Amino acid sequence: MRRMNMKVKPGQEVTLTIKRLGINGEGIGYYKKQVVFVEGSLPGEVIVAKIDKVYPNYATAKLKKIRQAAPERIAPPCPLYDRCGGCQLQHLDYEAQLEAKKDHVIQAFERYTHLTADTLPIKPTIGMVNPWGYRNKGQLQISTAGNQVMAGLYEPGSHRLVDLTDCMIQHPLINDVVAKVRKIIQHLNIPVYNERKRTGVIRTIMVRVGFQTEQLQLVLITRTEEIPRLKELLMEIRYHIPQLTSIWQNIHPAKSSKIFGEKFKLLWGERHIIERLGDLSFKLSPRAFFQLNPLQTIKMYDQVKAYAALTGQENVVDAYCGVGTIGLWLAREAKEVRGMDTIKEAIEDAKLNAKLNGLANAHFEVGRAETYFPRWLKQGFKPDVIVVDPPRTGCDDQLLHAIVQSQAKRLVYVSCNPSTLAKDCRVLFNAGFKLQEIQPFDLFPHTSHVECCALLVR
Ligand SMILES: C[S@@+](CC[C@H](N)C(=O)[O-])C[C@H]1O[C@@H](n2cnc3c(N)ncnc32)[C@H](O)[C@@H]1O
Repeated sequence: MRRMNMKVKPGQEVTLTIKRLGINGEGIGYYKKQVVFVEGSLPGEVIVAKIDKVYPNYATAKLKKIRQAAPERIAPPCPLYDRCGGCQLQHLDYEAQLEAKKDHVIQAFERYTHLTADTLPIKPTIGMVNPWGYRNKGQLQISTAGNQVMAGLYEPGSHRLVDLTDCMIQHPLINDVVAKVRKIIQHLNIPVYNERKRTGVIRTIMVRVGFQTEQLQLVLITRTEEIPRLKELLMEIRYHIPQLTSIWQNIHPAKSSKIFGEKFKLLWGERHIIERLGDLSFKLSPRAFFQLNPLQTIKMYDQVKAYAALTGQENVVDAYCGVGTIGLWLAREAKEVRGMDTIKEAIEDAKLNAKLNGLANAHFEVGRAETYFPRWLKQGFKPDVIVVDPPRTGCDDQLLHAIVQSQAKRLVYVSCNPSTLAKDCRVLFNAGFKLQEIQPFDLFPHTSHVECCALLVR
């Protein structure tokens, strides 16, 4: 990386005009051609910021004063917004958030491909009518302040917990379950995990809710396998939250940023909760990935279906399939669907889900997309349409290579990271694919995240 001659210094106050939003929702301004990221500032604003940290190619600064506010600036509705870090864009009007997310995708393609704002075939971001209470899953850290048990998120870059009593982007049932469980932990005096001392038991609570079914899955993530007063804990939880479908324990002894440890134990209730998307039902075990915003997911999967343009004759691949949602969404209009995912429990769920929905033409395997897809090609399987929905890191090179080698004419790329989408598209463009259309979706209102569905053809 080229080292720039940075002229700003930590502690220095600078006046900036903010030009655009960065990928994490911070405003980007230039001070004598040096890039400065300022959290909480918006495009078009003139601000005063105090330089915080200086890096070779950019600096970060704290917003001190807004000299001229953007017309799209609004008062953040959540009282904890400034501290929590779960949302990054609540100070921006919702329509402007949708515009900013589209711009974010354009920036990624301008950076990594030959396409520009004028040539990228991008549509306006599809948003929500009511962009609140959309999350079907909450993961709250448990900690104590004095004698008080708290459940919340850590302030960004710190180990200070922000106590979240009423998160505005979570389904209200999740807030209700969390509030009750923390009270019960407090009442029974169950030891709470202390990260610094590596003592205590309960570290995190995960709650997932089916929007259509209101089934509720609770996971207590613990440092030790033994939970003191477990019997009473389960009785109290079941008494105060009778609508729960299951209570799981996940044992996570390690000091790691991963949410789950290896071992799950069903403490009470059903192994799965059921969620319905459209007229399909999905069984979900606690480890399996499931899109966080079910209302927007339906719109996105319909877009995948439109892009796949199936007639009933096609072989379809659902790479990175999770519990099989996309593959099953397409199965009725396909000859055969094959999906794969590395999480064993997700594939067990996917197989159950194929049965549950009477879709005998959908098959799922545990394994890496980059291993299975080339293997299927070697075995003579001829995919017509490939759908990929990789994690934030994008598709593995081996998978991209095999996609190019296959005869598939249509590739539908679902992405939660515009940068890796654009980088993977560059590889595919060089191999003869063309981007026909890209549709951004707002799956995570008030955060800086954007999901995309892209159609590539050749
Ligand atoms: C963004 S999720 C998509 C899941 C699913 N398509 C959906 O809409 O719910 C990405 C999935 O990729 C899986 N995964 C990660 N790396 C993988 C790999 N190398 N091969 C196959 N699956 C992988 C994860 O377990 C996760 O379920």
